Amino acid sequence: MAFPPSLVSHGSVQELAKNLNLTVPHHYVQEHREPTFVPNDSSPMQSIPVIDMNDLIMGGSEMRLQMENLRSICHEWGIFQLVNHGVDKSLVEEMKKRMVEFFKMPIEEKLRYKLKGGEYEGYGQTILHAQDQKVDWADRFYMITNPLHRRKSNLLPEFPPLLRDTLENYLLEVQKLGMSLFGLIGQAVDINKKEMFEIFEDGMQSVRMTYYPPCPQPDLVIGLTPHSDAAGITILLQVNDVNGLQVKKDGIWIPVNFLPDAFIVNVGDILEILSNGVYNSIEHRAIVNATKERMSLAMFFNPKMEADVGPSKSLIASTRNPPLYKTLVMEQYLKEFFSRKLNGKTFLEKMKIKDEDGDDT
Ligand SMILES: O=C(O)CCC(=O)C(=O)O
Ligand SMILES: [Fe+2]
Repeated sequence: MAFPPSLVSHGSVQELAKNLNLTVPHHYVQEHREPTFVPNDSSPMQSIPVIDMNDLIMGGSEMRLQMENLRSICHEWGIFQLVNHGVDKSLVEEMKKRMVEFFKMPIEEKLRYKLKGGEYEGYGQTILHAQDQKVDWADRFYMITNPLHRRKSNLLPEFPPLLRDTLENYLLEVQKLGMSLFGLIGQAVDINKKEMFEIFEDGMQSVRMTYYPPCPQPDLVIGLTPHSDAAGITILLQVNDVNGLQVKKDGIWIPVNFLPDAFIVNVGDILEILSNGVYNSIEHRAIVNATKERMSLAMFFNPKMEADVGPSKSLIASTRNPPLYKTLVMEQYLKEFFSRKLNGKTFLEKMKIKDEDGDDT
């Protein structure tokens, strides 16, 4: 896939952060970081909703209630913690262990997978679109994992064998979970199951492994710039027990306290578009810790490259529900997404259909 050239980044933050007397270099310093919500007696801390997968799949008379709950959570929050998700605990633990080992490898080993200018798959930092762009306090590894022929031969196939095999197993298991969730999340908003499967079955999937080193001045930097995911859904695993994810709810940044053994599921832009705006792709960011490193593994589920990204045909069939978003082929959608700097929900705004006065319809 041809992408506009991007500038090569500054190097590894993990290596930089090994210097204990470090003053944070200016290109990491965020001048306008929005504050995290501080609870008080009149406004206590909210926490993101929890969904139990067993409740969702049990069917029966409770099903309608569960669907209503799922719909309102995806609408109000666009994010939830998923417990009893069915992915084998020992596989998840193994995955965490192998990922920790990956980031502990010497830098020379990791640089075998280095992200090159003009590409967006591989190991590196924030992709730069301008010389003066601020850089996140994190090293990342992003790659497409599905369809299989889109895998880059120098990435996953060249991983240390234990990491490669574990990741392959993990992807297969989480893929099953992802497809069940698509069926349910679609059903909850009346998109028929067949349509969901046609779009997402064997769709484009990718992963991002992120390493957030400790930072001596954590409030000056950001681990991950505010954004919504350009995905259908994301299934996120926190690899070590250090929190840092925050979500923007009603204009306020609130921290997420991961429950043990839970996945975080978030609604991405493509599901917001597909649901014609009923679901909300949640804006989120990650902050970093003064003394502890943090790691996360995100798996993104997208439509097939040749599928349309647009409001669901079963939803807009009714004249009472005109499309609020444009339709683009997935391949083009991704190209446009990656050619831009990550910046909140600005890309989704571009997909909105405006009326003639330029206002949102
Ligand atoms: O590290 C996290 O908790 C969030 C990761 C994330 O949002 C992403 O990779 O898109
Ligand atoms: Fe994200």
